[in-house]
Amino acid sequence: MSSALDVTEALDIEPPTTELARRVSSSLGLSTSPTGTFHGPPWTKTGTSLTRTTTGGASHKQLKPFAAEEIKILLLENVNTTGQDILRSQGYQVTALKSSLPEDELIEKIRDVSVIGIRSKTKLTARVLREAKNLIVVGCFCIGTNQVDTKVAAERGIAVFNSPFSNSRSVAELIIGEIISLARQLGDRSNEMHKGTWNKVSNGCWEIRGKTLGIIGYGHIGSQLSVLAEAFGMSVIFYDVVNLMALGTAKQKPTLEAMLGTADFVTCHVPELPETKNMLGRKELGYMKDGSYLINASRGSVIDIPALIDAMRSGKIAGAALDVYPAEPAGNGDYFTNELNPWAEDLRSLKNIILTPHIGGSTEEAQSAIGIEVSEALVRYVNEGITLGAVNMPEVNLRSLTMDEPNHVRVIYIHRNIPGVLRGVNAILGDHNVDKQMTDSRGDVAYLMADISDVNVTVIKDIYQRLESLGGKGFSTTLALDAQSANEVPARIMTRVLY
Ligand SMILES: NC(=O)C1=CN([C@@H]2O[C@H](COP(=O)(O)OP(=O)(O)OC[C@H]3O[C@@H](n4cnc5c(N)ncnc54)[C@H](O)[C@@H]3O)[C@@H](O)[C@H]2O)C=CC1
Ligand SMILES: O=C(O)CCC(=O)C(=O)O
Repeated sequence: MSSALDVTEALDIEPPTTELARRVSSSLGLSTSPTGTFHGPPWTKTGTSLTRTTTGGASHKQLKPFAAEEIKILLLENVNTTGQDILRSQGYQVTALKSSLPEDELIEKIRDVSVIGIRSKTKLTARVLREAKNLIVVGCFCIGTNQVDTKVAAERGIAVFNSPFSNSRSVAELIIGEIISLARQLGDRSNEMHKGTWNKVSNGCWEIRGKTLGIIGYGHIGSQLSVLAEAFGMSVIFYDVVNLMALGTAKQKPTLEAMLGTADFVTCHVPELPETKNMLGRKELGYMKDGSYLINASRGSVIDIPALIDAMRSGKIAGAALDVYPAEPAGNGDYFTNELNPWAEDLRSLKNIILTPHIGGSTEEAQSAIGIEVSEALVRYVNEGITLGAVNMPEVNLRSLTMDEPNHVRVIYIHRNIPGVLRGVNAILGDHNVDKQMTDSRGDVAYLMADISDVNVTVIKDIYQRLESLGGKGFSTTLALDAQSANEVPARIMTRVLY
């Protein structure tokens, strides 16, 4: 791992002029499309540091810009040790807790940290984010990012990363297991045996071969499930707001209503959005076939649960499996009662209902992969400002600064996407040798990254102060994350706008 000391040494040496002729902009050719799917970076883990591999296979020792131990990270909800190890190996101060935190406690803890890692339960609301004065980045160690106010985060210059598909297969496999379990009433039979009762029945128990599976939301999970279900001899139909290529012999239905009326099993795989709130309510449950089954492993807000309870009591719905709920306990050992959701006891009393504690993505494989993917994204962002894969920022990337180019500085300037800002920034940077620069915007937020050569400590301080002074023009800059390393030798300047 290169250290602040490496940087100090590097910057203290006045290199010969020839060394100042740096290699310039050579884009890595990675996707910078805000909508592009991020398929993983060309990184290798060597010892304790992440090293970018060049196309020729050689690697450059990366210039690590600051005293890493000053970066405080809070990980909640039992983030996998793969992720914790990567962050610790960078020298960051990592605190890892097993559960999520209530809002007031979260606010106390978040004030102090530069990075927070969460899963699906921790709510990073606008109120929490406004108190997070030092926070620069959020890592969601899961797929969903609905628990974070990503817009407010972007407005505050806080990047948000997730793992878009590392647990998709685990969810799809769980759903297959649930389809068979519901069709055979496995949960009830097993509970009876646990209580000592032998109850050998075939009435209302079915094979899944030849039955129709209706998938709402044909994204990463829905399409993976489609392939698995066909392998079991099921027919697959799906409903999605986007026109999508159907895999195998699956067929897209034009409306939710048309899909619900045809399916024997209906399963939800949509994100939590205003449009998906209660998208299966009394009316929609009424469209479903008599004696059909309903599964939800997406978000608890998607199904109107009191309506489902009534539909199951009436026999309209023959069985259900729920993995997610409008309110979920903060940690293991907490109770799932009416205090949390007013209908919890009614739900628990139903026959042929499988209730699981949000474990769709909870496999060793998924959690390990997520730990690595999100932690590496956090390291890239903290160390180099790279936003590839961010869900709320433009995706910006320049090749790493290396030890071959020690007297460089990387400037990162996050600002409101309004006319005139770049003119101000470039007037400052224009006095220097800008080796490479990239800017992009996403909605209201714009992101500039520039590598400047031939700098020394005085020049760096001057650039930083001048950038800070732009705040007077309506976009106040804050947070010189790396401007003061232990030796007052910054190698990266980071400023960001506060709305
Ligand atoms: N239970 C668990 O542990 C897990 C739950 N999830 C949840 O599952 C959700 C889906 O995950 P992915 O398949 O990876 O997401 P995805 O983004 O790949 O796919 C979602 C699909 O839903 C579609 N969609 C959006 N709004 C819709 C609407 N109103 N009607 C119909 N279709 C709509 C989209 O067009 C997209 O094709 C996640 O957002 C997350 O909330 C994800 C992983 C684990
Ligand atoms: O495993 C978790 O904590 C959350 C899984 C999930 O719901 C997601 O990935 O969106």
